[in-house]
Amino acid sequence: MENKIRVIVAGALGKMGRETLKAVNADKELELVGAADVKFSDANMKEEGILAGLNIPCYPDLERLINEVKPDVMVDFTNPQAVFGNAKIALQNKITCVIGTTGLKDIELEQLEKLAYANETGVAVIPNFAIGAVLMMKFAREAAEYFSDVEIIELHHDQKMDAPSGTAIKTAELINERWGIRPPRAVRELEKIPGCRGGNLGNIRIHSVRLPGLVAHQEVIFGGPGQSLTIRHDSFDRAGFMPGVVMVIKKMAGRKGLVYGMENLL
Ligand SMILES: NC(=O)C1=CN([C@@H]2O[C@H](COP(=O)(O)OP(=O)(O)OC[C@H]3O[C@@H](n4cnc5c(N)ncnc54)[C@H](OP(=O)(O)O)[C@@H]3O)[C@@H](O)[C@H]2O)C=CC1
Ligand SMILES: O=C(O)C1=N[C@H](C(=O)O)C[C@H](O)C1
Repeated sequence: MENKIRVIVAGALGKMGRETLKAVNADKELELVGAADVKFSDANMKEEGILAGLNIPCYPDLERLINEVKPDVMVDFTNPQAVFGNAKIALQNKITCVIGTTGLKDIELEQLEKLAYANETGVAVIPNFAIGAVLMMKFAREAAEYFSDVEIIELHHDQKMDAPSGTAIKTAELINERWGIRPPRAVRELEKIPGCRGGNLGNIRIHSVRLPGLVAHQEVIFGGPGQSLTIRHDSFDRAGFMPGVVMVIKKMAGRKGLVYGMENLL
């Protein structure tokens, strides 16, 4: 097929990066043209690329990769420290960014949006590519119309760097879009162990659990007089994120500016 979308993956040797390489490779409308990961050191780049089953340029340096392969899209699954710098490099080179990495600050999101417009390109920041998670957030927003109290528990594998998860932040933001920011609870709480009531985002409590054996899970618990409603999503395998990743890559073609959340592309 002609005019395939040329894709590179940053963070290619990580858990999500490896899944993304497979998913992009398997899609007829996409062409995997390069991979970046700090683990591809220049000296043993070739061996590591072959080990990862790749027959494409694999560099530790994103800018060098971009200059060589001139991709249309960069997918980023790196870490909260690396993602902003990577996205800046890509946008300045007029490359569409599909960002799965969580932990971007609000100010960084604003800067990426400006940079995207300035370079007439698009950036998608997607806290969760799993359709079930997007539905969980949508249902939570709907439930917020009928309940006025909620807490969020997110549970992840023990390698996760950022807390709370990007999904929990987005969920709280969507609920607060419906509610508006409300005053804190009237009850004067005595928190005998600091932090045990969780984090506070716009007066919604978020609790982060990190344990080996977990992948990515979240419960949104609404409470009302005499009842509660729990909306839960579980990711058991990272393959579950891939239909979303592929769909977002395709839908971002030709878009300009920032898309924050996959619900805006469905
Ligand atoms: N939006 C979504 O649906 C999902 C988002 N995520 C998010 O994606 C991100 C990645 O997750 P995961 O794959 O589990 O993490 P991993 O730690 O497994 O993978 C990250 C990879 O990126 C590499 N890396 C670090 N810095 C750079 C850089 N500057 N350039 C290129 N590569 C770099 C890391 O190398 P090294 O280990 O040597 O640092 C590592 O190989 C996280 O922020 C996570 O929260 C995860 C799942 C789903
Ligand atoms: O780090 C992960 O694993 C995940 N991160 C994303 C988040 O922070 O919400 C998405 C998913 O929960 C997996």
